[in-house]
Amino acid sequence: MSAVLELRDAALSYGRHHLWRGLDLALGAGELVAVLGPNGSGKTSLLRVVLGLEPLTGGSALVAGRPVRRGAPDVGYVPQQRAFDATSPLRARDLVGLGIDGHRWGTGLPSRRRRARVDELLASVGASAYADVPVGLLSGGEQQRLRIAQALADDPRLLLCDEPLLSLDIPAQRAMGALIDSRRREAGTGVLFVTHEINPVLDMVDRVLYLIDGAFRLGTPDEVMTSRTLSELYRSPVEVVRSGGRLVVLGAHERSVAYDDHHHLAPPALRRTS
Ligand SMILES: Nc1ncnc2c1ncn2[C@@H]1O[C@H](COP(=O)(O)OP(=O)(O)OP(=O)(O)O)[C@@H](O)[C@H]1O
Repeated sequence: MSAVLELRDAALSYGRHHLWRGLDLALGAGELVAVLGPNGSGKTSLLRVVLGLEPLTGGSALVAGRPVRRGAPDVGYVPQQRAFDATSPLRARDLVGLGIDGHRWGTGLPSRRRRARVDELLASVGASAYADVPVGLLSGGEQQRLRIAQALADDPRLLLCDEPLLSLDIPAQRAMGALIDSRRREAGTGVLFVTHEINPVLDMVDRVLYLIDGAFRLGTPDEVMTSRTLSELYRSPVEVVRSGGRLVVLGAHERSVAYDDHHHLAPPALRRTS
């Protein structure tokens, strides 16, 4: 199985602040890797590297065998959920259309084929009913469906998701998870899924990449989400309790990562919690 994303001995540091080093990850077609970790551990920065927006400070990053680069059509990106301005004149179909030609400065498909492609994408995420509604009037879940459609416009081999479930209610979270899950199963799209909360996606996670404090663990949820592994990572007692198919992590929030202006680990009282 060839990797859609391959990180080899990858490192990212800002000055003396090392987010991660020695990271080897081969993400296979159709595989979903959840990226977890406290605030500031470098989850979004990892996505920025794969998007070609941030250079690695060590090692290499390949997408579908080629070095990462900005605007690569092999990569789709679902950003964090942020509500659109209620007065935005942009309609649902306009937003999805931007995924097709937004980065090509309008020199993409002819208008009939373009319209058909937008309709197809809207249907694929169950958003046809509100294709012509201004995006600012749609619910958070409806808006997020459109962002997924936009991210899939170029038929990417790799989908990067940055907390796509944040601020969605439970039914919308389930619908979003199911959409991403069916996409990667049917089209073999590899998914890197940044999240603070593993439970809504636990059933679909193949592996977990847990980042913290310059260290990381990569493995199946059963390997990584254990009291022992997380206590090692957090360097303090953390308890993982399994209850009703859910994972409850106790004690981790007392030791979230934060750095002072000189990139030293701040004392616990000053640390942000996730
Ligand atoms: N260009 C930059 N220069 C210096 N430091 C940076 C830069 N970009 C990010 N950082 C720092 O790197 C750390 C990791 O940031 P990042 O946004 O990747 O964390 P995160 O794990 O996604 O956090 P959160 O869960 O809060 O979204 C933070 O401490 C941030 O301040």
